[in-house]
Amino acid sequence: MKSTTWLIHLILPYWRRILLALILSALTITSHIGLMATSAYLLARAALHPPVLDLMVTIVGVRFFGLSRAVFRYLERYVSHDVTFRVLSRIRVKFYQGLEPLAPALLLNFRSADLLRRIVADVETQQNLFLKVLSPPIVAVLVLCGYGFFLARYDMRFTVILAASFLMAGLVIPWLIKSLSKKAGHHLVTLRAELNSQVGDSLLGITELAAYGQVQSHLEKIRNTNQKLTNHQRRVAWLSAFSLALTGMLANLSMWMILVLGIILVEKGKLSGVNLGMLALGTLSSFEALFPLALVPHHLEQNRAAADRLLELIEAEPAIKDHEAVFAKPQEMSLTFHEVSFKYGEREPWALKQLSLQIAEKGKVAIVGASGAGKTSIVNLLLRFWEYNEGRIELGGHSLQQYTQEEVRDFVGVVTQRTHIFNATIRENLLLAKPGASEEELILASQRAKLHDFVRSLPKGYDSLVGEGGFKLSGGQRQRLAIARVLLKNAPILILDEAMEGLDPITERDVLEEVYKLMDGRTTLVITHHISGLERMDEILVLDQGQVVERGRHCELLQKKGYYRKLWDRREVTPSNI
Ligand SMILES: Nc1ncnc2c1ncn2[C@@H]1O[C@H](COP(=O)(O)OP(=O)(O)OP(=O)(O)O)[C@@H](O)[C@H]1O
Repeated sequence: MKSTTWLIHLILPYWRRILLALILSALTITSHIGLMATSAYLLARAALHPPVLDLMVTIVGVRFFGLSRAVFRYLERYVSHDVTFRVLSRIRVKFYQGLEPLAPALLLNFRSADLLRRIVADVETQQNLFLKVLSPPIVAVLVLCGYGFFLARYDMRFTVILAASFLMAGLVIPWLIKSLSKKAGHHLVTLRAELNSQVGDSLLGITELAAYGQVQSHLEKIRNTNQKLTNHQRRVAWLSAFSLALTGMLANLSMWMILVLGIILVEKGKLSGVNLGMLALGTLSSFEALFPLALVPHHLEQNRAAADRLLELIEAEPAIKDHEAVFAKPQEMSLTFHEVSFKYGEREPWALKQLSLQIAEKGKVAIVGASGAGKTSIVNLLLRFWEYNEGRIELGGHSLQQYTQEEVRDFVGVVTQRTHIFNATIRENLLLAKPGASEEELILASQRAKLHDFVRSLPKGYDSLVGEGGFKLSGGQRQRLAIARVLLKNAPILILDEAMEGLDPITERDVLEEVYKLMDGRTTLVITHHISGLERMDEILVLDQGQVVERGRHCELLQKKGYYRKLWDRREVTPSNI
């Protein structure tokens, strides 16, 4: 019910266009009825050999309805599709506006193929909303009123037959089809979503599936879902054919009843014989308004199931909300954590426990620790992707919660090992950081990130495509591109989250030099597994299970002979720490 109200709210602003589309649709069917009725009348009159002039008006009527039917049909399709696409674009915008605040905290709970299905197919399903759900019943009522009124001029019983047939075709047949469909519309939406997720997962994990010999069992799962989907689709196709046959039968039956009643009235002298064909064929053609009605409940069910899936995301409470009143910009770029505790969910364990740290403006702090210690959680809090549970985080002396999410992210440049490279050109990937950057700025940032020479060696230079996830670039080139992006953004706070991870020692040494330059003059937080190069840090925090277990400068920590010392003793010898 909630989804239906939501959908109605979305289409209400277009009520004028909708009204026009409905009128045009009713006029199209009226023209069809008019064409058949005047043609039948013309034939019946012509059979009596009247003077040609007596037939002129009817001939003009046949021509008029023949032409008007085509014109009205064209206009009706134009307007109704225009409304439909406007509604679709409104749904897309609403959906994206609802989706954006959920990233990344809540979106992690959804499979990417499922999200894609919602964004594309569930939105597309809504194109049936006006065309196949709302419009047919209203048009049927308009035609019933108009044509019923016309029939009543000859005899009220014609109208009763028409109304009874319309009720059968508009209520009884759709009800029958709905009970036979066994919620096929709902199943179609959920099974299509399931199939999408399974295929998406298989494509993403094809290498793992092949390596572990699981391709066949995965294919079997996909086949099963596909089979279920095919069964439901077959059922819907069968129901569609069955409903057409039933409505067709009813149309012929109504025509026959009108004819029988007409013949009786002619015999009694209450109706002229020339009107018989007109009334019978007019009734038959009025059923054009009724054929789409049988599947209205099926389409409504599909629309509601798809809308429910959209609403599930749109109505989800974002993990973080901006405060109404926000502060002015900070005077300086220091960062402070006061006894911050954080967990990802009510039932999750603490990811950070009473963490305190301070980075003065332009200061450099590193956080080291084993996997799962909580290092990335600190970045998630700083970027306001998640809200902390206890304590206080300050940026420039003000609570982080007093800045909007967008503002905080404007102050921060991040380089991670997972920096996403878009399937676009190098230029487009760089401009992401500063959309209005000039060519000189791009080149300067690339030169500083040691990327420029490589880009120049490519036939298309900055306009070269880098492939999905930047697969045409090496790990080092990807990191340099990420660094160039941060240089372009020129944010006063820098976060390096495992920025060197996955690089070979030679590339690491080259990139590290650039990274050190990048740190100059910025408040920097370095997060790393590797302790090489941390001698330059103002403070190093060793994190274990969300808690700080050691802290101090490099030399102090080495003397403590604790966890840091152990890491130092076990460190691999790489060119950067020779
Ligand atoms: N989205 C999430 N939902 C629930 N728990 C999470 C989520 N992300 C991380 N965690 C948990 O929080 C804890 C800290 O994770 P975090 O990613 O901060 O560790 P990390 O030190 O950065 O690890 P790594 O070095 O492997 O990246 C871990 O126990 C992890 O399982």
